[in-house]
Amino acid sequence: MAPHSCKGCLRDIIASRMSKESNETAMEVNGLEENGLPDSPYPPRMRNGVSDFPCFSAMPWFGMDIGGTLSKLVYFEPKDIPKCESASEVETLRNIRRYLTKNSAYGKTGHRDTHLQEVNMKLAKFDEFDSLLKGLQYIDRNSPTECYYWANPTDESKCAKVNYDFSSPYPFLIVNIGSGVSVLAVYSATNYKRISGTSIGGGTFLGLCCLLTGCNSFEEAIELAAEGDHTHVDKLVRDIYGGDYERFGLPGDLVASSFGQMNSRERRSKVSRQDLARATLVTITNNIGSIARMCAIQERIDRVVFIGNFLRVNPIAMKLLAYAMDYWSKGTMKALFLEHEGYFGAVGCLLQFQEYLKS
Ligand SMILES: Nc1ncnc2c1ncn2[C@@H]1O[C@H](COP(=O)(O)OP(=O)(O)OP(=O)(O)O)[C@@H](O)[C@H]1O
Ligand SMILES: CC(C)(CO)[C@@H](O)C(=O)NCCC(=O)O
Repeated sequence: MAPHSCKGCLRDIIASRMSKESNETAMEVNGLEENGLPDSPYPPRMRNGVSDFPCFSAMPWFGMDIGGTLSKLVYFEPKDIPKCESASEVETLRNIRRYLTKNSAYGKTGHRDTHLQEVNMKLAKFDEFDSLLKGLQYIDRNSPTECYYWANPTDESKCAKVNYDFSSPYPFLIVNIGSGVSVLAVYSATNYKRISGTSIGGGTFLGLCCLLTGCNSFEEAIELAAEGDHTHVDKLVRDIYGGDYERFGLPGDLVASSFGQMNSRERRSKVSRQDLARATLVTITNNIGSIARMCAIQERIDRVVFIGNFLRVNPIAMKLLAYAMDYWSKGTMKALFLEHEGYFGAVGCLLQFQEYLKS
């Protein structure tokens, strides 16, 4: 992902702050000790970009979003490294990978950053949702093909991703489907509020799928779901009414009760792992779609942007959300999606740090 090459701009700012640092005395701001670069993520014993720790070379700035399930990282990867610098760049990239693959961000304490502090990396922390929004707006501004919707989501032969011009975005709703789900209403670049959320999110999908099917990864869960049929598991309106419940506009193929067939021993014996995975995906996704729609009605907002890594490699969920938003709003609401669905928090974190350095 390379929306912007920062070679030159960010490094110059960093270099000038670092040289100022040696002339400044430590001071206290907002309870944090500062020495030119407050809460600097550079190791404290590193000066002018050179670390005096024997085992780790200088770390560059990078943005990291340590979530409930996944850690997301963005950093600047210059494409035009001169030969004389290439060895140190390669060492730096190797270092980043080494920190990340330690896979113990929670440590024994439960504090997400303890491990990173143990390796003498200093952290500048920013709010999760401020970062998410800043990253989203930045990527959307810089990548014209970022935002899209699904046309004809229920017809495989006509279904297609269509580019959406999101240059005048406000107001809009963000539905961030991570481990849990947060719903934010965004009124301007800086004015937003968290209006709702649910603990039944991507983590629930993965957890239930592992329990029900014995799968061991998100990719496996999605592959199973792609081959399954949820109508073997769910009870539909037609299973109860024999067809549509016309008076109240409930079509026969609507799910009346998620997993509602699974009280029958006979049906349980016939159901496959694939069916169970698909039903889990449909249950979680429909529930999120329903909450999103109610939030949109309450806030009188008609554009809903769905993001989060639950949507990664997951066209089934995206198409379901697209269809449900359109159908139940009678075409008045639009479900929108973004190409870099899970990375906005990490990008926003890096941007906020850059803003801080400039200020
Ligand atoms: N490789 C993967 N491994 C595990 N989960 C994955 C993977 N790819 C996608 N997912 C899905 O993405 C979800 C996590 O999404 P995301 O990274 O946006 O949230 P998070 O930041 O970890 O959680 P939260 O924001 O709630 O703290 C998982 O619960 C799972 O449904
Ligand atoms: C706790 C967070 C904000 C962490 O990203 C997220 O997982 C979430 O919004 N969970 C749902 C919490 C709730 O509203 O029930």
